[in-house]
Amino acid sequence: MIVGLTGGIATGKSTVSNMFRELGAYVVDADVWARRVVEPGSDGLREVVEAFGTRVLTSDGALNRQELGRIIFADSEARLRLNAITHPRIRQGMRQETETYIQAHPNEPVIWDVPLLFEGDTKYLVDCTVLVYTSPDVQLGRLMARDGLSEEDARARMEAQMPIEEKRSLATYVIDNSGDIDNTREQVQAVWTKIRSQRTAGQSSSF
Ligand SMILES: CC(C)(COP(=O)(O)OP(=O)(O)OC[C@H]1O[C@@H](n2cnc3c(N)ncnc32)[C@H](O)[C@@H]1O)[C@@H](O)C(=O)NCCC(=O)NCCS
Ligand SMILES: Nc1ncnc2c1ncn2[C@@H]1O[C@H](COP(=O)(O)OP(=O)(O)OP(=O)(O)O)[C@@H](O)[C@H]1O
Repeated sequence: MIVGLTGGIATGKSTVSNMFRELGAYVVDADVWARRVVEPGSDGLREVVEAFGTRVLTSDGALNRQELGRIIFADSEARLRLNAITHPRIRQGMRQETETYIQAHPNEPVIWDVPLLFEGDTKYLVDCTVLVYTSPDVQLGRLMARDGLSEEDARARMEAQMPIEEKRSLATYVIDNSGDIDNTREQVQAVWTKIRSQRTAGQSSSF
C-alpha cells in the first residue's frame, strides 16, 4: 500500500513525515530524489543547464538552488520546463526505492512524501492521500520566518502550487498542523493507526 503525503509549501510536511518515521513508517522522500537527480555529473543537471544556462551553476559546478528558485518561482513557463526535466526522474527514483523496500517488506505500507502530489501524475500511483494542512495565513507566516522571504516572494511560492484549500478537498486524511506539535503528533498517530488497519483489512496496492 502506498500512501501519498503532501501539503503546501511550509505547511509542515517534513515535520509530519518525521513523525511517521518515528512510528516506524518507511518514507520515500521526493525532495531527496529531487536533489539526487541534479547532482553534479548527472543527465538531469546537464539538461537543467541546457534549459537555463550556466547562471544556475555555482562556481564548483553544482546546482545553484537559490538562483534556480528565483527563476522558476517568478515564471510559470520556466517552472514547467524544470518540472518536465526533473519530475519523470524523481518518479523513477521513487519507484525504484519503493520496489526495493517492498521486496523486503511486502506487507508494510510505504509513505511517499511528495510536495506536488495533487499537481502532477503521482496522485495516480498512490492508494490514499494524507494532507498536512494549515490555514494560508499560518502557511505564509511560517514560510516567511523559515526561509527569510519577503511577503511578496513567499506569496509567489505559494501561488506556484494548488491552493491548500483545494488540496484539502481532495485528500483522504487531513492533518491540521496549525496548532502545536503535540496536537499534530496525536493526529499523525491516529492516521497511522487507520492506515495500518486498512492494510490488515487486505487493501491491495496499485503500485
Ligand atoms: C527550484 C529548486 C532548485 C529550489 O530549491 P530549494 O532548495 O530552494 O527548495 P526545495 O527544493 O527545498 O523546495 C522547497 C519547496 O518548494 C516547493 N517547490 C519546489 N519545486 C517546486 C515546483 N517546481 N513547483 C512548485 N513548488 C515547488 C515545494 O513545496 C518544496 O517542498 C528546487 O525546489 C527544485 O529543483 N525544484 C524542482 C523539483 C521539484 O519539483 N521538487 C519538488 C517536488 S518533487
Ligand atoms: N505545529 C507547528 N508549530 C509551529 N511551527 C511549526 C509547526 N510545524 C512546523 N513548523 C515550522 O514551520 C516551518 C515549515 O515546516 P516544514 O519545514 O516541516 O514544512 P514543509 O511542508 O516540509 O516545507 P516545504 O514544503 O518547504 O518542504 C518550519 O520552520 C517548522 O519548524
